[in-house]
Amino acid sequence: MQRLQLTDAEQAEINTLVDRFIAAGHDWDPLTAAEAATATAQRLPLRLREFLTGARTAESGITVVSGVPLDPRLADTPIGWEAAAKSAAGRREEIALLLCGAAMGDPFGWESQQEGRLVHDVSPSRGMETSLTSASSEKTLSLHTEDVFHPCRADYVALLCLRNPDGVATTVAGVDALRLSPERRDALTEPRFHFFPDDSHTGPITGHTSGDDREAEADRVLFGPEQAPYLRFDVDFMEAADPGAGDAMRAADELLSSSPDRVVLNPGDLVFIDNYKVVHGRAPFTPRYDGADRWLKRLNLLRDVRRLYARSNTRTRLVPA
Ligand SMILES: O=C(O)CCC(=O)C(=O)O
Ligand SMILES: [Fe+2]
Repeated sequence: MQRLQLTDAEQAEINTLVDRFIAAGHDWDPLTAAEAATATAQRLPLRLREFLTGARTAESGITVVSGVPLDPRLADTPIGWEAAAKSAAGRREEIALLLCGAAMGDPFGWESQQEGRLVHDVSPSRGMETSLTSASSEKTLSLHTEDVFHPCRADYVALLCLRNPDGVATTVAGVDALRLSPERRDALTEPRFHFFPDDSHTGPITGHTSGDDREAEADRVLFGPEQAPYLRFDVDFMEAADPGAGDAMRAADELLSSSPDRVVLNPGDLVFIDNYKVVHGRAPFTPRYDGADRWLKRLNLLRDVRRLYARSNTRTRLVPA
């Protein structure tokens, strides 16, 4: 893990950029907001930019920046993302995340997720306590690649912690946990798996008529450089195409989930999870629904947004539904 603690002076610089971004009145259209953020991100503290560029080049699996400034008058934690969207709670922190995120990658979102918002809210939601989405609480959120089903899935999932009163851990496990027999490893490197949209996606999604669509093309779990492979995995939203692949998938699941690392995010911590190198999840907790609940802002980043432009045949920052 790589970590950087921002100094008071650096926090002040970021606050000034956030103030200016707000004063400039950028509208919240995802394309213009993302492009404006990338321009402004060039003025972030040099030490932060160097740190993020270094983490990106080294392909650091987990990268944490601590001390991202939060509004001392932060709103109560909204109960679920819809409430957050309605009230614009944590808007200042959204901008801080957008600016720092834009120094690491190109921000983008999904038409099918949180109504096409560029920055998402992650907070416990009533009725979702045991769901397989980030709005859950009482049930362990199993280790997953974010948006495992899609070729435009994020290179980085960035999470900025606004509150975490009970120190609930984000769990992470890397491809190095997969100490498998050659047969099982081979199975994971062959296109013998189907991946599906998770329950946070609503409505029809490109190439998928529903979350239960079993027609998706078979693909690999492990891919890329042989010595440092990439990984895509989400046991809840994938299926093996044959018994041998099923055996390898279960073995991989056991190894990944047996002893994941625990990253406890404190307010002002911003973690960049390399979505090609590590899977992430969350320990269970008891929701409060009293305004003091755990609350994260989430941003998806591509290393190059042209992957999305080329696939959707349009300059958009939202993966089309
Ligand atoms: O709540 C967390 O720590 C992680 C949730 C998650 O998987 C996500 O927001 O993508
Ligand atoms: Fe996630």
